[in-house]
Amino acid sequence: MTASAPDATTPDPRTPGGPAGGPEVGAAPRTASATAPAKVNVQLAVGPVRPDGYHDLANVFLAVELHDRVTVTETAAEAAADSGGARVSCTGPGADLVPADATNLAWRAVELLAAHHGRRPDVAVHIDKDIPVAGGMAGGSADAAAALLACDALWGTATPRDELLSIAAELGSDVPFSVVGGAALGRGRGEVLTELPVSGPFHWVFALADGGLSTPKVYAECDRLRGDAAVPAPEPSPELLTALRDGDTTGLAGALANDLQDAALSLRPSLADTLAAGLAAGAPAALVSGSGPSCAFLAPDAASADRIAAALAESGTCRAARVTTGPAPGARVVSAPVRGVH
Ligand SMILES: C[C@](O)(CO)[C@H](O)COP(=O)(O)OP(=O)(O)OC[C@H]1O[C@@H](n2ccc(N)nc2=O)[C@H](O)[C@@H]1O
Ligand SMILES: Nc1ncnc2c1ncn2[C@@H]1O[C@H](COP(=O)(O)OP(=O)(O)OP(=O)(O)O)[C@@H](O)[C@H]1O
Repeated sequence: MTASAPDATTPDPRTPGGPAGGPEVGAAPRTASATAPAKVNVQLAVGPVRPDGYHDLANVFLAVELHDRVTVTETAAEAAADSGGARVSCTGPGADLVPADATNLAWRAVELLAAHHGRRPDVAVHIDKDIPVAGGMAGGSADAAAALLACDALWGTATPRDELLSIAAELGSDVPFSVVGGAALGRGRGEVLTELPVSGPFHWVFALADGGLSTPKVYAECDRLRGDAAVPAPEPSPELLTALRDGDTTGLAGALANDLQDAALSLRPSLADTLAAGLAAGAPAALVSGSGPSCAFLAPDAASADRIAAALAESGTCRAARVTTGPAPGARVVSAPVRGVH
């Protein structure tokens, strides 16, 4: 599927020698690509709502080996102005759900990094999507992280890591983790990261749902369900951190926790059937991934993960099931122009 197909006036960023539109007539447009991973929140402890509308978290992120790839290609300044600045195309599952305009998180990343360096955001952005859209797996955040790294490589701006991470935090609470990857504890609204020691691999099955869930609506439902009840300060579970460090699947299975799960189930009751189907298929633990609606199942090994995925796919309780592992590295540049060569 294509959200915004490249046309005669839009250079196809997947084709460096494609239609003219680059900064030098006759030269192939310069291009760079980066990938970034999906995440599962192995613990998501949600504190009370803050005055700014966010919630303080103890958010234990684990990156998994599902990736989006973002390619940025230099365009002529006039071409970017003609299209209102935003030049985003997307292919892959759910591409039709990804905005092709200036609200796309990858485009916002391009604009913020360009402004940070006092330059124009004269690039076209192409997203190869593999992370489920609006699935609670930080797909948009991954695209933003990959776009930051790809533009930094294309422009040769060598942005220091701390500056990249603070731009990432401006884009969204999950974006810094998409840059960092591995495993990390997110405090504050999730953007203040401490990297965590992690072994592995941990084997996961993700049950993907039709349609997304809106993150703000899930947080609001969590508040509604809590009513006036006192909410403790969110803290990471020592048992969970030990299990992550030791690569202990049984320990991790016993400690998985998501304070948004009841809210996601309240908004999408059918997810209870999905969770039950994975547990019945032998998964030692199941939880809603982040704000949902994807559901995550731990498996003891790769063969069990395949069996659980097959059972989920046959259960009729999800759109599809994907097998993967974590941890995975954070966003990284996978192709970049050789500096000084046009
Ligand atoms: C559910 C998670 O994916 C778990 O990692 C994140 O907390 C959400 O991160 P995100 O999608 O990057 O979210 P943001 O773009 O920063 O915020 C979107 C909306 O989610 C709610 N939000 C988000 C993070 C947070 N700590 N508290 C919140 O209440 C707010 O309504 C906010 O307006
Ligand atoms: N590059 C992008 N990819 C996907 N969605 C995007 C992107 N940019 C903006 N969006 C918007 O963000 C919404 C959430 O999509 P996304 O895939 O990031 O959800 P998510 O995985 O549930 O996020 P999170 O786990 O961080 O809460 C989409 O419905 C879409 O409208």
